Amino acid sequence: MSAPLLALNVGSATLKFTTFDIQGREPRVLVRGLVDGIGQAEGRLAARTADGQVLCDEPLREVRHENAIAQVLALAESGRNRPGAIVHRVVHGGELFSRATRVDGEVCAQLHSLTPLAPLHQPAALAGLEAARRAALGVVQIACFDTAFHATQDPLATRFAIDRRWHDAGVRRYSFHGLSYAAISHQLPAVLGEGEADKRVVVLHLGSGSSGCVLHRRRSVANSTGMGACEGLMMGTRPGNLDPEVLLYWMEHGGMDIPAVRRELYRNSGLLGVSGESSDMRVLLASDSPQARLAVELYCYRAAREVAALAAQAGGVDHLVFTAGIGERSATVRAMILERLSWLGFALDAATNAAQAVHGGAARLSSADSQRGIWVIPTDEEGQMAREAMALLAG
Ligand SMILES: Nc1ncnc2c1ncn2[C@@H]1O[C@H](COP(=O)(O)OP(=O)(O)O)[C@@H](O)[C@H]1O
Ligand SMILES: CC(=O)OP(=O)(O)O
Ligand SMILES: [Mg+2]
Repeated sequence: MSAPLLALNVGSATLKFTTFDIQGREPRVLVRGLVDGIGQAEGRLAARTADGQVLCDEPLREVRHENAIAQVLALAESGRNRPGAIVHRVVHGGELFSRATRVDGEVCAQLHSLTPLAPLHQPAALAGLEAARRAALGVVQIACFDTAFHATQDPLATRFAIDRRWHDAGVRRYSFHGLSYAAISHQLPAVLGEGEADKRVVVLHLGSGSSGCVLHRRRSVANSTGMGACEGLMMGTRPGNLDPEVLLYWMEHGGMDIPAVRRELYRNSGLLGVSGESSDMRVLLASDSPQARLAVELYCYRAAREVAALAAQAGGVDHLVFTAGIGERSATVRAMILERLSWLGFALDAATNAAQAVHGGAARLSSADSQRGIWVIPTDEEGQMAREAMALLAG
């Protein structure tokens, strides 16, 4: 058997990894693993084979991206399925990369130059890339980009209303979570049916980073994130839409310099900032403090607002899909968002919504009399990365 492919997905709060057998037409999962709780005091490393055998499941303390990557690479090196190629999720491809790319020294340098645009993600992804290159683990290193799927957007969706010379210099909306939206787009015909899959579908990717995207004919029409992954929905530690006057206020009256503002935007805001308790939705849902409740309510209020904005950008909406950590697992958050969307013709089946949280998997959540479809579809960023890498390797 030729050596498998390892997919490394560095998120803001998690490091997900999957090894695939890539000899067939479609990638086949061999092992899936997760480092959870990055940036928190208590984390966990777990991996199991496709048939459910537990390879490891252990607590980790004070997990940071760097030690998570080292652990995962050590695990990959020691196993029977030592990878022959590694595909890395890189959040920002800027204007340089709009498809999966083989990584060499020059590509690495170009990716480093995009770090200011994705300060929470790019350094960790590049650390993973460089550690893998150093360890010569996986002969071939491939980068896949969150921004690539959004290359089909109308120029209007990519524009900020600022002096055009900035736009010409690359100050524009790029949009993120593209590997997740591509993975959902891939699954739409099987879940919604061929005809419905091509209609206007708003997808809410609700994870530690959160965004919304409207698809039409399974391509990206518009997305809530902008130049960095900070615009749009409220997130674990990021505010989403924020009046730029707030940044000026922080600098003028809060004594903050640029690194301090960046930290406030990317690490101290969102669920964490509002609750003062945690960036982890599970913790907030279990808490009975008024601040935690407010953080969850604000998160849902802002998500509902974004669904309406995305619908307007596509001239309407036919289906709503929930995905990612919170979207797939929290029936409470889905119900709270949908309470605010009944005027758009969305009616939830409460019992199916609650049951799905137990069973997992793709499911229809709308009631029989709902004018529009409501769905949950598990995302598969690593599967999408594997498909893109296989296409590249096949030339
Ligand atoms: N059962 C659950 N209920 C509510 N939220 C959950 C649940 N499981 C995971 N989450 C939340 O999902 C988020 C992580 O989402 P995920 O998409 O995995 O993250 P990342 O952005 O790091 O890729 C965290 O806020 C976590 O609390
Ligand atoms: C782009 C982004 O926010 O990614 P994640 O949700 O994995 O943090
Ligand atoms: Mg993610």
